[in-house]
Amino acid sequence: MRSDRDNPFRIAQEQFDRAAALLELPDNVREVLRVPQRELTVRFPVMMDDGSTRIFTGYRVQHNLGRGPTKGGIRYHPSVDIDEVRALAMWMTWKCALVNIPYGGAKGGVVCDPAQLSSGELERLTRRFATEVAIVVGSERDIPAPDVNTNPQIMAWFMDTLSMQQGHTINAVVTGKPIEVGGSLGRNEATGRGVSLMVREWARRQRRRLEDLRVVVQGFGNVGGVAASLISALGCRVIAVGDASGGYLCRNGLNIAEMRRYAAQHPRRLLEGYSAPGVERIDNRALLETPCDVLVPAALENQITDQNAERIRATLIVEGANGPTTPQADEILEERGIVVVPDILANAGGVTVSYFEWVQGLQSFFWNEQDVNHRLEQIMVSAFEQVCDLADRRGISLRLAAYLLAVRRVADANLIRGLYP
Ligand SMILES: NC(=O)C1=CN([C@@H]2O[C@H](COP(=O)(O)OP(=O)(O)OC[C@H]3O[C@@H](n4cnc5c(N)ncnc54)[C@H](OP(=O)(O)O)[C@@H]3O)[C@@H](O)[C@H]2O)C=CC1
Ligand SMILES: O=C(O)CCC(=O)C(=O)O
Repeated sequence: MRSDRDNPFRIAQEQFDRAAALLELPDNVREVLRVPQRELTVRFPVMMDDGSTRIFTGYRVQHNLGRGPTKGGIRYHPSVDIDEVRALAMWMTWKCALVNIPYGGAKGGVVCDPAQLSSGELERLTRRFATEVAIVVGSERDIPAPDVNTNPQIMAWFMDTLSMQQGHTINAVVTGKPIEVGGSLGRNEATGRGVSLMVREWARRQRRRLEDLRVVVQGFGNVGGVAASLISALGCRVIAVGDASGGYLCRNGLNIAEMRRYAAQHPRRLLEGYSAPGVERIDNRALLETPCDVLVPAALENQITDQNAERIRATLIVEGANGPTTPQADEILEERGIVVVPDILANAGGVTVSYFEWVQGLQSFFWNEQDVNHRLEQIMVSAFEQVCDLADRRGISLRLAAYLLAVRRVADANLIRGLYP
């Protein structure tokens, strides 16, 4: 059971309340935006390999539909609960508004541990969950995508299930699909690419040489693994990375390409067992507290809290994960002069290329990877500039500046549509 302090939904509401107060939003607007518009909880049976049946619980939450169809990933994890999904859906609303793509925010999740499921069980679970949420999902209504422990194969099963029910292929119903079934080039790398662009742009503004930056990355999955690799390709020294198996530190710089190959060849893509000359094993706590220039939390929520914020020794934090920093930690980091590029900006590359995938699917006209990456870069750099300029002008944190821009856009869209009669 989560306490109120680490409840992601309470945290998301607290972050919203701060922005709403500064924007002087009317009470009725605040009341609408601080809670999700729609929530669906589903309980569904799945046939296990041994012939038994297990009942799983899943959620799909649509936070706000004001700016368009809703968009957001699906998470498979034992700790998924309704408040986590509500928070993730709310963050999606602000994220889409900040990078100005025409979506509201949504998120989904199933309470399960995919590591304990066979591929057949995972497929049956996905197909049944897709059927249960089909009443709210659709290419013009709500478009899912991958999140923690879900991947292109799971998106393909999801799309195939909804297509079977309609009797024809509807590939724009979900993004993050394999290229063979309407996926976009560049989507798999997009979130990590966006994170790496934040590091590059911050260094440019601060007149720091990329070669001088030591970087630590927590999480080595779709976001953390790709971010570590692209940050390393920028010329930075990635000195520590970690996943659920713990951390791996080498002050001279890790060989990220080799570590990615190792993880890909091991069950569940774990780094467990990786060793190389000069590489030390550390725990997750030590990983986050490793002295560095840039820290990229890219795993789960609530990693930087009032319990460890005093001990973080980074100059810049780039939030690859959603919600890795609590509001109490934010205050401590701000007092200590540590800059945080907030999740709704830093990890917006994924949903941005999901938007490109959706557009390509609807038009049945596919772009080359260079076009995808170029458009992604334009959007991410422009959003970063807008947030930094506002933060500088008002003397506020990047998170608050990002919220002011995003919440204003969402409130305006809802007001213009006349949603508050
Ligand atoms: N995928 C996407 O496009 C986007 C994802 N995000 C956010 O990024 C974060 C990561 O997502 P994603 O990379 O897709 O998920 P993945 O499932 O691909 O990877 C998650 C990573 O986090 C690690 N991890 C899990 N628990 C811990 C822990 N307690 N300590 C250290 N590492 C841990 C996992 O390790 P192990 O493999 O060992 O379990 C894995 O390396 C989430 O917050 C997600 O919401 C945000 C925007 C888009
Ligand atoms: O690609 C998407 O549509 C959503 C990605 C996501 O879940 C996120 O940005 O947190």
